[in-house]
Amino acid sequence: MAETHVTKVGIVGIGFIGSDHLHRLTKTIANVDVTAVCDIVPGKAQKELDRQGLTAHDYLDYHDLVNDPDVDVVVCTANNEAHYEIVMAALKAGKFTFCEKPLALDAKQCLDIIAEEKKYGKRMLQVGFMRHYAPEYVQMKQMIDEGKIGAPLMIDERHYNQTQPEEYDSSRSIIETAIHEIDLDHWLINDDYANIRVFSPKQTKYVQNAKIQDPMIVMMETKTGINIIIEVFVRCQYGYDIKCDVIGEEGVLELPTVPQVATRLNAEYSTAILTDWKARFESAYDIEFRDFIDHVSQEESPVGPSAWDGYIAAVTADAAITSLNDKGTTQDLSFPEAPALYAEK
Ligand SMILES: NC(=O)C1=CN([C@@H]2O[C@H](COP(=O)(O)OP(=O)(O)OC[C@H]3O[C@@H](n4cnc5c(N)ncnc54)[C@H](O)[C@@H]3O)[C@@H](O)[C@H]2O)C=CC1
Ligand SMILES: O=C1[C@@H](O)[C@H](O)[C@@H](O)[C@H](O)[C@H]1O
Repeated sequence: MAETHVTKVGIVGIGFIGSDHLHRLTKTIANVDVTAVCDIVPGKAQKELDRQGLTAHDYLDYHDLVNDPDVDVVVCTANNEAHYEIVMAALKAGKFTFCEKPLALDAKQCLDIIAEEKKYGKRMLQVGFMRHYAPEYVQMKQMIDEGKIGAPLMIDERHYNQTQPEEYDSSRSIIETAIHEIDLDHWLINDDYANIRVFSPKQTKYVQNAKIQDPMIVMMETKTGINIIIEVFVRCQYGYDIKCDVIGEEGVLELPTVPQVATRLNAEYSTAILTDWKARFESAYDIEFRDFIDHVSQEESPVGPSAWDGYIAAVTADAAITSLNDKGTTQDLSFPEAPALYAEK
C-alpha cells in the first residue's frame, strides 16, 4: 500500500481564527500535521495547543517558523498589519502559503507580494476569501452563469457583526469586513468594478470614539452598470447577519442563512441568529482548506483566490477609504490585465 503523504503546516497568529484553523487542520482535514505554531504574545500559542490537547513547536518569532525545515506550508492568521511581512518571509523561504484576508494593508503591498510570487513562475499563495467555497455562494454563481434570473441588475447586501473591539476603526470596516463582498461580487457576476463610493448614514450610539463610522454604506457600479449596495454595520448588537440578494431581469437569488432549529414556546415562535463567522461559514472554511491542502500536498499550486484577487480587492478597498474620507465622493476604478500567472484558475 502506498504511504500517505502528510503535509507539515506551521500557523502564525493563534488568535480567533488561528485557533479555529488549528482545530480544523488537526481534526477535520486529513493528512496534515501542524508541526509549528507562532504567536507574538508569549505563551498564547502554547495555551491554545494545551487547550486543544495538541503538541507542536511553539515559536515567538515568525522567521523561525517559516524557516523551520519541518514546516512545508505556512498559514498566516496574524492581524492584518502583519500579513505583508509574514507572507513575504514565507515566500522567500519557498513555502506554499495560505494568508487570511486581506492579503495586505493596501494595493502597493499586494503588488510587492505578487512580484515575490512571480519569481517562482507559479502560484505559491492562496488568500482566505472563503466565500468562494461556501456552497450557497457557489450555487448562486452557477445559477447566474446559467442565466436563471436573466441579466443581474443589482446586488443588495448586508454585512453585520454583532460587535467589534473598541479599537476597530473605519478602515478595518472596509479592509477587514466589507472586503469579503468587495472580493466576492465581481466573481459572482463576472464583471469588473467601474467605481465605488462610501458614506456614513446616521450613526449608532454604540460608536464610542471618532475612529469609526458605523454603519456605513458602500456603493459600487460595475462596467456593465450593475449597481451594488452593501450595508456594513459592525456593532449591530443583535448577531452576525450576512445578506446577499442578486436581483436579475427575471428573478431574484437570495443567499440562505444557516438553518437553525425553530422553537415554539410560551406563545412565541423563534429561531436563533448566529453571533459570529465561525459557525456561519464553517463548511466554507473546511472546503477551502481541503482544497488548498489537496493541491499543495502534491507540490501543485493552489487554485483558490490568488494574490491577484487580493490585489483587486485592495485597489477597490483603497478607493473606498479615499471616498469615505472625502465625504462619499465617487472614486473611479480601473484594473490592469491579470499577469499570465493569474489569468487561468
Ligand atoms: N476569513 C474570515 O472569515 C476571517 C478572517 N480573519 C482574518 O484573520 C486575521 C486574524 O484575525 P483574528 O483571529 O480575528 O485576530 P486576533 O487578534 O484574534 O488574532 C491574531 C493573532 O496574531 C498574533 N500576531 C500578530 N502579529 C503577529 C506576528 N507578527 N507574529 C506572530 N503572531 C502575531 C496576535 O498576537 C494574535 O494572537 C485577520 O487578518 C482577519 O482579517 C478573521 C476572522 C474571520
Ligand atoms: O473576516 C472576518 C473578520 O475578520 C471580520 O472582522 C468580520 O467583520 C467578518 O464578518 C469576518 O468574516
